[in-house]
Amino acid sequence: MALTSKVAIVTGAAQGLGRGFSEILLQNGAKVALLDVNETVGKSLKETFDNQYGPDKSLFLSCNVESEEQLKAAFQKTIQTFGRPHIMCNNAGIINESNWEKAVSINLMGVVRGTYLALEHMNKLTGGQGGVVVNVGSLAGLGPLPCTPVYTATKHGVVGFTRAMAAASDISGYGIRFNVICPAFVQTDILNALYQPEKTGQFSSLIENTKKLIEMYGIIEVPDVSKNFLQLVTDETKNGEALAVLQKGCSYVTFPAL
Ligand SMILES: NC(=O)C1=CN([C@@H]2O[C@H](COP(=O)(O)OP(=O)(O)OC[C@H]3O[C@@H](n4cnc5c(N)ncnc54)[C@H](O)[C@@H]3O)[C@@H](O)[C@H]2O)C=CC1
Ligand SMILES: CCC(=O)/C=C/C=C\C[C@@H](O)/C=C/C=C/C=C\[C@@H](O)CCCC(=O)O
Repeated sequence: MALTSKVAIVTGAAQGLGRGFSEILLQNGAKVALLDVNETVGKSLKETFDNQYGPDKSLFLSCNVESEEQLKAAFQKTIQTFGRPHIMCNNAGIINESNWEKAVSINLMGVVRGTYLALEHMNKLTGGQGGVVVNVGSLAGLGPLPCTPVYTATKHGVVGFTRAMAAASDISGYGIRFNVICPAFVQTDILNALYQPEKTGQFSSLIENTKKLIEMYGIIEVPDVSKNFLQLVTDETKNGEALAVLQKGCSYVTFPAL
């Protein structure tokens, strides 16, 4: 799939992985709606992107993925400005084992909200032009991160949800591919939460185990994840794939055939 003039929507785009995903889409010629709750950082990123890629290539939209209304409005504004989307990346995510309902609402329900809106606007059966949805899981969507059981659960949920959507799309003919990217530890702000007792809550005592895991897997940089994200977007043969991204390289995950 060539990205020139394709329209993309990225949630949690203001910084970290979302910023990296947005930038690689822009570098490959797509137009990108940058959605985030952090207006200050989001607006400043839009200025940076304006200077690098031109003012008509991106759009910052203040949007909390916990709000169906705000997500709907963001889709409408994107369509008014750039046209119907071809690419949706549900990336916004947090770690909060104390306020775990919020983590579920953002990490899992936010992905479901964003995916269903993408389906509404991209489904070839209802006048859309098809395309691809890439959801952001984690290695914690494939195995446990003991200091964050709810974060782990949400990411397992994202992996299962994405694979089921891919199968539904195949069976029904939506013309949309659904893939999930599962990075190990990446150098972004979310890692700070692992060291903050108010974020890890009753599991803060597991800090030494977390440090061992980080030492074992290492910490990868955003561009290493972005280039693999781009593969899931552009490779038309990939649907229902979970791509694990580790320091030693990336691999498509094989699930047991039961
Ligand atoms: N950094 C890492 O080690 C890994 C991160 N991930 C996942 O990558 C995704 C992005 O996280 P990072 O860039 O690492 O963290 P980050 O904390 O740097 O970025 C998260 C972004 O999401 C935004 N956000 C938070 N809540 C939101 C909401 N309700 N609505 C809209 N935007 C919201 C934040 O403002 C921020 O811009 C998350 O889903 C995370 O779980 C997955 C595996 C590893
Ligand atoms: C923000 C923190 C975050 O999301 C990062 C999590 C990183 C690691 C969590 C770790 O505890 C989970 C490990 C799970 C492993 C599960 C299966 C692996 O065997 C898949 C490896 C795939 C491969 O080697 O290609």
